[in-house]
Amino acid sequence: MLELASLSKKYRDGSQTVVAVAVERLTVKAGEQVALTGPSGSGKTTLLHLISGLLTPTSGEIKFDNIAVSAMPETWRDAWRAKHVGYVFQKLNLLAGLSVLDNLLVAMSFAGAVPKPDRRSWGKQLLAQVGLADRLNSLPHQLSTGEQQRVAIARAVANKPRLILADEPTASLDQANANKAMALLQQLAQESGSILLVATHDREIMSLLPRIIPLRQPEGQVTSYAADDCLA
Ligand SMILES: Nc1ncnc2c1ncn2[C@@H]1O[C@H](COP(=O)(O)OP(=O)(O)OP(=O)(O)O)[C@@H](O)[C@H]1O
Repeated sequence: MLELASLSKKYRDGSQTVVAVAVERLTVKAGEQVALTGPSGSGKTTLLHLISGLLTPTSGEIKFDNIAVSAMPETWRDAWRAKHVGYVFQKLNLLAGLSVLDNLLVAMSFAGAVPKPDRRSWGKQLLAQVGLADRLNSLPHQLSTGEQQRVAIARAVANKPRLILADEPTASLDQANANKAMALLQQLAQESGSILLVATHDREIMSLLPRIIPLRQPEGQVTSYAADDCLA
């Protein structure tokens, strides 16, 4: 179970403070599949970064299965993330010098969730599921943006994570491939009882997810430099 309480993230931008996220309380149960929606700038990416432990909150707490992720030292958070979180980044973040299959194998080697002898065949299986069986040895730049997005999706689920976070995972895909990618994310999340959180603007994608959480732009998002620490 994922639990957020009194969570805020503020950024300093020159002489201003930007309240990127302000969530009073949010609970997502194991196995839930959720769309995180909201206008550009409403904090979707920042919230996913906070939940994954890539960012730390300005205030409040994030707990996953009763472990306070937000309170962990950075090295613990990195290890926790490698083991439990699959992340489809908005900017994909594929390793440019490695082949498609090696991108998955490296992710698997960090987490150790899949036994070593099984990794290559599991990676190939996932890449086949996203329609890339014939591109295993290509480098990311040799693929189209949509194909790279499918690699990022396969990589995110390679460790069978308990928490799958996907930031606009179908943004570069046509409808057929978007549906395929979502089917893979949803199927793997369901098989492993994982939470799936998908940040999206796409109504078709929202309609595939049983729960929708709208994020509003925090009130008074841009405040003066001297703003106090109250949540918006
Ligand atoms: N490093 C930063 N420094 C200052 N402000 C930031 C920083 N990162 C994000 N913000 C601000 O925080 C707010 C939330 O940004 P975020 O990227 O989380 O929104 P989003 O909902 O994911 O947007 P989009 O749908 O356009 O991707 C925005 O107002 C943004 O300008």
